[in-house]
Amino acid sequence: MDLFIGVAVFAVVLWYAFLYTRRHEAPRIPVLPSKSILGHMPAPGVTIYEWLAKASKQYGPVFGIRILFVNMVTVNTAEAMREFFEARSSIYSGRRAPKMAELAGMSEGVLFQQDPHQLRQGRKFLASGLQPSALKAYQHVLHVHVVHFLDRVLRAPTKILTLVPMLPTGIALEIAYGYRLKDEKDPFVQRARKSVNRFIQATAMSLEDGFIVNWMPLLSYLPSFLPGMSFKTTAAEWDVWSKANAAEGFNTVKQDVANGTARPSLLQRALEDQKGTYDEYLLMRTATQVYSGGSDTTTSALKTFVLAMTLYPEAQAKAQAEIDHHMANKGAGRLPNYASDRDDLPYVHALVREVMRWHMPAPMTTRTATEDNVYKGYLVKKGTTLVVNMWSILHDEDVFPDHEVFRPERWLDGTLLAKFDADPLDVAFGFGRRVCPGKYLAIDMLFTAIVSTLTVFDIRKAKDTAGNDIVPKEEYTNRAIVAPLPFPCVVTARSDAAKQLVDNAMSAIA
Ligand code: HEM
Repeated sequence: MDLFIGVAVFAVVLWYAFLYTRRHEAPRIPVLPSKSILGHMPAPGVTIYEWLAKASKQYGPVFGIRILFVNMVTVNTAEAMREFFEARSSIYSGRRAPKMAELAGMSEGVLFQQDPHQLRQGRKFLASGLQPSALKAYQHVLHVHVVHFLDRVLRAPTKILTLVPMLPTGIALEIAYGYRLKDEKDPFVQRARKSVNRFIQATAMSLEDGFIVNWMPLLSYLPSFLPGMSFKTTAAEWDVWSKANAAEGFNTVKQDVANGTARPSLLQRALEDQKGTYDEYLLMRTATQVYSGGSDTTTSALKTFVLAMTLYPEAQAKAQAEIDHHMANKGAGRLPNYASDRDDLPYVHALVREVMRWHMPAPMTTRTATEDNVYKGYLVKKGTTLVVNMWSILHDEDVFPDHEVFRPERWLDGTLLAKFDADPLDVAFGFGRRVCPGKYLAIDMLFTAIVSTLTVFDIRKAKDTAGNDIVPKEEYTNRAIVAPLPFPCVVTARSDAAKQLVDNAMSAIA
């Protein structure tokens, strides 16, 4: 009896302590009301980042939403992002894997790393090879892959969109592993593509093509034999496969280092020049994120470039006139690139910046709060998920009244950049401690691929059977990494001299 009274008194004290704490806690960031069980899950065909951008005009830069049973805080302006992710980076630099990605073993490496020490190590490993000064060592790798890309397009111009992914995947594999791909059927490339596709599926958050367990994580505790639990078998199979895939690439480089035959790469440097600095398992998993992080994002931006050139021929003509003038003076007989020509090609630079603004590859990212924090009088509890909507910055109608139009000129005189203080070439890569580690590689790769493509090819609208232009629709996939859906266009070499330029470059690298 005494025990019963003791337990009851203890429970009452605990309950009052809880109520007292709650009463004295700051209020939470208000969640927009919703009567639907799905909460603010966007309807099929509606993108959440566009919806949030519109809602932020009414509810302010920071507000809460609910999707099924999960509440999240959304952040929609550059100012608020700086305040959360730069000024308070020690609190808001966590990132949790969607449940399916966690079950499939994809939370290892850097992207969804929970352990601060491992995260620091992984980011240090990537930065050691991907910061601007280190990238100089890979200029030749970029050149070789871009020349191969141009050559492939020359041979099969109608396939330009399907040829694009090989370019960033090939560069990523060579930089991470020192592996030079052979052709489209190369088994290493096939495995890298499979790995990226699975990653995209596992992290998809839309009801159309995502896994429901990402929104209802408790499902993962139910037994596998119940109906609807097939995701568990899939996750287990993907987990085994992705470990084996990561190990195969890693062990090959390790063996090559031991034999003294390893080609220069991030892994070779870590295992040879910086031997003993990093945990080997972390290296193994992080190396795969060079291609899972770099392939589809850069592919998306390059496809957006092709779409923009198809829809906006006047922008293409201006860029080509600038390139022709510059190369006639300074670079006859060679292809332009980022390191040597960027400063002399302001219009092309503005065009690359506008590609990243018009349809950024990753319109949103997520973070989690790693401790309780009060933001503008509101309590953000430890573990809260924050949705970082970079799209709303680069499509803010107050800054870009014609935000849907592709117009490189807006960046030319620097006034907008100075006034706006949110460069697409920064914003599109995130904020603070978790900013994209491949940002400088991606910008170099994009500039070099775009300027070379414009040097060699014209991209035009296709014609229908009656000879009329087919105007492609600006339709995009609706996933964490967006990309244009296939569209018609015609690609032709600009001249025999342009073809010769590619042939000469191919002979020089053979
Ligand atoms: C146009 C190309 C690219 C875009 C638009 C892009 C965009 C992003 C964004 C928005 C993030 C999240 C940042 C944040 O949370 O603040 C990110 C993270 C990441 N990116 Fe990129 N990225 C690109 C290319 C690359 C490349 C080439 C690599 C290769 C190394 C890469 C590797 C990664 C990795 C490993 C992360 C996770 C970092 C972390 O969680 O700490 N990305 N990227």
